Amino acid sequence: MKNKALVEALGTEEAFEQRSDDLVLSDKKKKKSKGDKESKKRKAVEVADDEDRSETSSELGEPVNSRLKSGKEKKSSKKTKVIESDEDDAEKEVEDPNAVSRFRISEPLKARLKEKGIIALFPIQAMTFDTVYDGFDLVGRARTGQGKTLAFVLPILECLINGPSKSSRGTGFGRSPSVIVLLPTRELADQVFEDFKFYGQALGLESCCLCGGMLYGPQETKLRRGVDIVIGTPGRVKDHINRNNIDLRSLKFRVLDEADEMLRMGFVDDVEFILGKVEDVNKVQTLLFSATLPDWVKTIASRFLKANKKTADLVGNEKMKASKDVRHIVIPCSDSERSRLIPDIIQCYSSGGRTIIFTETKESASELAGLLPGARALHGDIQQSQRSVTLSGFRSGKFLVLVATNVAARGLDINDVQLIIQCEAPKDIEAYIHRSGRTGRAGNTGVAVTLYDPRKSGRISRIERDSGVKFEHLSAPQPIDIARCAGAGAVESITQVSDSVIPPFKSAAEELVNNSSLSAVELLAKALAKLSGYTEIKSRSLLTSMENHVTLILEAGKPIFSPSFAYSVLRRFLPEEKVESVKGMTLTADGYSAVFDVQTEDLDAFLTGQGNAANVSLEVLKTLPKLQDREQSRGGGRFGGGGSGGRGGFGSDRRNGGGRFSGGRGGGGGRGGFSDRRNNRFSGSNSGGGGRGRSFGGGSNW
Ligand SMILES: Nc1ncnc2c1ncn2[C@@H]1O[C@H](COP(=O)(O)OP(=O)(O)OP(=O)(O)O)[C@@H](O)[C@H]1O
Repeated sequence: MKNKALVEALGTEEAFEQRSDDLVLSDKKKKKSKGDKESKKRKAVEVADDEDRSETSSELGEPVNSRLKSGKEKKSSKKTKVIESDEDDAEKEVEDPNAVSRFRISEPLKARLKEKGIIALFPIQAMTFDTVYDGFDLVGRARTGQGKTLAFVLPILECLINGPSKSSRGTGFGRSPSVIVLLPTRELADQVFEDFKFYGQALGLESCCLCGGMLYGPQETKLRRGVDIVIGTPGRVKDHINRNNIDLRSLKFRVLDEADEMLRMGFVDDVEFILGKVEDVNKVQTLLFSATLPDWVKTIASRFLKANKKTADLVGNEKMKASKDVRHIVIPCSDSERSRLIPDIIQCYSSGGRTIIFTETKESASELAGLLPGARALHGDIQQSQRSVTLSGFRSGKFLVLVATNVAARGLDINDVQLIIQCEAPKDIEAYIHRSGRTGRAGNTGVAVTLYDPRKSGRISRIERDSGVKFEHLSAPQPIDIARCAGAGAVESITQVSDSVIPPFKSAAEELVNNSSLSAVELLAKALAKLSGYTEIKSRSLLTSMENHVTLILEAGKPIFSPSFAYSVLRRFLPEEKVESVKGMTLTADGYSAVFDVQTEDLDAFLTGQGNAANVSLEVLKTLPKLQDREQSRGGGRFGGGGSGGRGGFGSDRRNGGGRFSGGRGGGGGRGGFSDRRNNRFSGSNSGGGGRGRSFGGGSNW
């Protein structure tokens, strides 16, 4: 019963029976004659009777694996195609239980799929194709990037042309639509429209996109001429219905994609209005898809979908709800440092591909886009025509960094998005799942970095708990690491410079070498640094990621119960203005230490000062220990060993040795070790970030 979770989808609804003999065809089966048996064999999904649901459910997990496999196989098969013959390909396809050829997909559509490099259906598509084709209402859920769009596009198109809807659908000039697809955002509607257009054209089916922010005229003209498929956002579709531009009497399918978001965005009345326009619901199939289906969507589904609806749930009760193909990372960072840190994160994690940065507000999206060279903003206050230009520029690679609000969180499928950065942890789990799901799509991998204010680390723990994501807790990339990356790039660019430049520059180079105390290699290193835009390297703290700040760990020979206790310990040996300059005071998860940032120029004052207080140890940190989150600090049992637990990435050997309470003076190991630990730090000017209040004591340091 390993896949029982899949049939526990959305409460009491029927689940799918996915017979192993349909997915993994034996040789014997392959030899079976065509006709009924063949048609049955091709079905990847069959409807389970109530009685045998529990017995058949054990097969339901298989498609997830086979889907991922097919995604990866897709890529490798693309590469090998160059040397393989068509016959080899055909043989390979026949062996794949989800091969396109095993489904009731007609030749023109197959050809289009092949053009896109699609030779096998992904599991969600394989699970739902026959169910949709055979006339059932459906709730479909699969993780982000797993091909939910084609899970409804393909069977709907086939149904209209060759299936049960063929005879009764509207045809000819001025025909009314057979399909209506509703989506929460204009960008998403446009994307799904492109799919319907591309695949539908092969079958002579006409699609149109009805989104707000666009002129009514061209949309009306298209509707008057007649279309088969209408894709749009609820508000604009409702407007057209009210203007009598759309007649829903011939409707065969209605699809709610990203249903939960549409309803969450307040489109519920519009959606109900549109769905309610269908006179005979028995003649219409309703399909509802999303990567996340919060409980309350079940209620909506039972209102809009027929009682015998089916559910295909590839997430089910599995703990991990977000994409498994994404590396999920969290990095602490103060608000003020974000725009300085983000370019470094891009340099480290984007692998030269596209990056989408999510902000919580439209203003911060515009502001951040203005601060990052070459980045563009996308949010709801930008005119639709500009939004389209921006998105197509990003898709085509004209620029590689998009700063967006949640308007880009759902459904957008953009090639080569390698990195997602979330400027803060979103409040709701669904937002995290969808945002991080803009990378790691169709079997590819990606990275999702979430920046967080350590004071709000409770959100991080909650996302971990509720979405099943196991975050890698990392510190900000250090400038020295970034510089190393940049150096490698500079070497690469030097190799591309023609030798013809040597003669005119040679005498200057000789003069430089002869007149300098540095070696030729050191001078070349400086030249590479300059080429990469570096004239100095500033340090960056581990805790707030602030430039020219260092992170210290304080111990007092006994548990540190609160930030205010930590401040009182500092007051024992430091003047008030130094204590006030501390940033990001946070307790460690073990309850014995506090960590905070100080300006690099104040470091000596802190380290020598500790000698004046008994049982106090202060050291520079190289790796951030596990910190208490806010919930932990607030709740009882602060030091009960609970907490969010098990964070990876924090070295336990945070202090590089040295007794925790060694005489309280940080003598010997403490100070002696310091210069070693500091060896990555470079002096530089003050970043000017001081002067804010304490993080816990009121005011904000972040
Ligand atoms: N059978 C397939 N083989 C190979 N690639 C596919 C297949 N089906 C879909 N894809 C590709 O996978 C990508 C993701 O598909 P899609 O956008 O439908 O995912 P999704 O599940 O709707 O994701 P989200 O939940 O984020 O909206 C698309 O680029 C699509 O072209």
